[in-house]
Amino acid sequence: MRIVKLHTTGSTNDYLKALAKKQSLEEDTLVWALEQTNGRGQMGTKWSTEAGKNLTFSIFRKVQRVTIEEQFYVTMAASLAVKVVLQKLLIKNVSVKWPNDILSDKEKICGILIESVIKRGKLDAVILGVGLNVNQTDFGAVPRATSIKTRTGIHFNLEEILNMLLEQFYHYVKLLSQGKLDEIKEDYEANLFRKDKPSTFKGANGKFVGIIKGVTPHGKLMILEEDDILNEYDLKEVQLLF
Ligand SMILES: O=C(O)CCCC[C@@H]1SC[C@@H]2NC(=O)N[C@@H]21
Repeated sequence: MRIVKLHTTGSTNDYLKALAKKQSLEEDTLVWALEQTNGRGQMGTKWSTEAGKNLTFSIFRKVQRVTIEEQFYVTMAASLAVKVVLQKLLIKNVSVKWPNDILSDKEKICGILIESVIKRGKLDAVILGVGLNVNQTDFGAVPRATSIKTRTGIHFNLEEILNMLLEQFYHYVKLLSQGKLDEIKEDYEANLFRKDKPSTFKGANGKFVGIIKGVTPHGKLMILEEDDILNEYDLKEVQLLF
């Protein structure tokens, strides 16, 4: 893997996108920045963290078996890799809040932003952006945020955590390339935040109560609602309320 370490950039996802346009990236390429000035989250949100304290990096990876519709498997693989690392660090009650937030108890410790690189109508590569809160302990007005240091009291070397993440990521990516998609989905579903528990959601027509039953291969959330109807929602259509 080629690793590019930067002091500052706008967004590591954007940096990789621009790099992939300029040159053909055949090898996995990771861009890690100590500071992002324009970090992005899902659905157009901002991702800002204290410079030098947390991990903010993106991986460009060519995909072979995964189609555009199945891109969600890469997200699931990455979420599971983060979850395993956090558990190895003895962080309790780690779960994955659909689609790609990693929580410790009810607080967010990591966010993932996956973007696709399409060539001739096919998914050619993915850019997987990871923002993992490592040593930051003050999140100001950001609600429900936490970090590894907040949870463990220990200051960690960022590179050490990055290496642990990469090891796990490659474990899950190997499962993907072996076509073990069901295994990944089952593992992801087993770790879903509030699975099988009555929860409140915000949908297009207001609040409703339902029970998360799992996800579809395309990444929709399956919610069991009144009258035993199982509905599928994408990220634009539903929000899980705490
Ligand atoms: O929770 C989210 O909405 C996703 C956050 C993803 C943040 C990471 S930090 C590295 C990469 N570069 C970005 O601009 N975003 C992702």
